[in-house]
Amino acid sequence: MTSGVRYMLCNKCPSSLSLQDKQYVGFATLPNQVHRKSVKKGFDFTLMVAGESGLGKSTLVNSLFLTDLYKDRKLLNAEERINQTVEITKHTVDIEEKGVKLKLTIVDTPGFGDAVNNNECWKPITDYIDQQFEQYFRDESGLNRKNILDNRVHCCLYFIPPFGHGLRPVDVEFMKALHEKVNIIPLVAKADCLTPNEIKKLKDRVRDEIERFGIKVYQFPECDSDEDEEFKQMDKELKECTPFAVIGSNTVVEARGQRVRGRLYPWGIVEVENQSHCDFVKLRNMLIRSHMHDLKDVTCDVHYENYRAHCIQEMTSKLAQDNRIDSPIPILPLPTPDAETERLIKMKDEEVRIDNYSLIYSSVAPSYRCFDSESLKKA
Ligand SMILES: Nc1nc2c(ncn2[C@@H]2O[C@H](COP(=O)(O)OP(=O)(O)OP(=O)(O)O)[C@@H](O)[C@H]2O)c(=O)[nH]1
Repeated sequence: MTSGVRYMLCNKCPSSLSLQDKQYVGFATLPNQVHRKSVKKGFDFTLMVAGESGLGKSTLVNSLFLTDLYKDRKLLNAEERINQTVEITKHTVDIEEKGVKLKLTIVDTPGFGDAVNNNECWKPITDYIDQQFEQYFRDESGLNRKNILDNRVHCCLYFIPPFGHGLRPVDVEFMKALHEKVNIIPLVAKADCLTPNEIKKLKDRVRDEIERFGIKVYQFPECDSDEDEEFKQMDKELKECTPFAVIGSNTVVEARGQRVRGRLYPWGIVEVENQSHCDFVKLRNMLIRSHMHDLKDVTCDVHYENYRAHCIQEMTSKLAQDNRIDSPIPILPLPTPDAETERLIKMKDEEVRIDNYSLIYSSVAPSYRCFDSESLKKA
């Protein structure tokens, strides 16, 4: 069998294979196969931006992805804003770079923090994140688990105003309400309004307050010990630089004989991509080049898993309260599967154990059944 595979791979007669060829089974090509498959499938990423109006959210997103995602945006006047509640809007673009396709979804939260009374203004945002988890949970429990549309929010860029002395109560409350549900990356907005010294002070203060209030912002994963020195240095700088101080601009200006994205002031030019002016490049590299996959992994393995466990636990305790243990609870009315699907899904039936209860998903029924330990033995 192995020599047959070798023969096919090398397109040579087995007897004419060199020693090196003979020791080559072929699983070294597995990464290439995964690479080809994922490039063909394309990638998706959902980014949420939050922070009060006018902090430069849309400008920064356009600068990050070099696209105009907010063409149809309607700016409200003060009177309209008084009555505005927090809305959730979605913009999706398909971008392609060197044959790699990315479906980028930006979730904006206009109206957040703009009202006279901002009590619980983060509620529509937390509800939105939960709804995406709920939809995913349902799709995952359905028959067609292969082509699930993943709308879960992978990252939230939270804009902190540059004008205050650290976090405001609304910033603390917002981050605390969301930190168990999404990867929060705090940003100091419009950093060109501050001197380098002021930026440093504000960053120190924000970092202290994040720790003091027990806010869990996105943690960069630890660097592997076998990584090269350059990578380790980059990783260290990234960790020290949070919250990122950013500047956005939709215009291209001329600076030092070059056309650059920047902001032209009577006293000089602020360059968005100049690392001595702001942390824009670090943020973009982190978000797109180095940590996009980790942000998706943390969303799936931590935030979604928490949601899923919480849901199952709630269902179990509700059943225990209602004394309905041992009775089937259909959560998803699904069509009767055909013979082949039935055979496949039978192999995948899952059991989840919580305390003394076992929750068994029967995809054939299809329903969840909940048993206490005793009835499970009988079942
Ligand atoms: N000084 C400075 N101004 C900026 C920066 N980014 C954006 N602006 C300006 O700030 C104003 C508001 O920017 P937007 O990007 O529309 O702000 P927003 O947060 O998307 O506003 P809403 O859509 O109302 O939530 C515009 O006049 C921008 O040109 C920045 O980094 N520095």
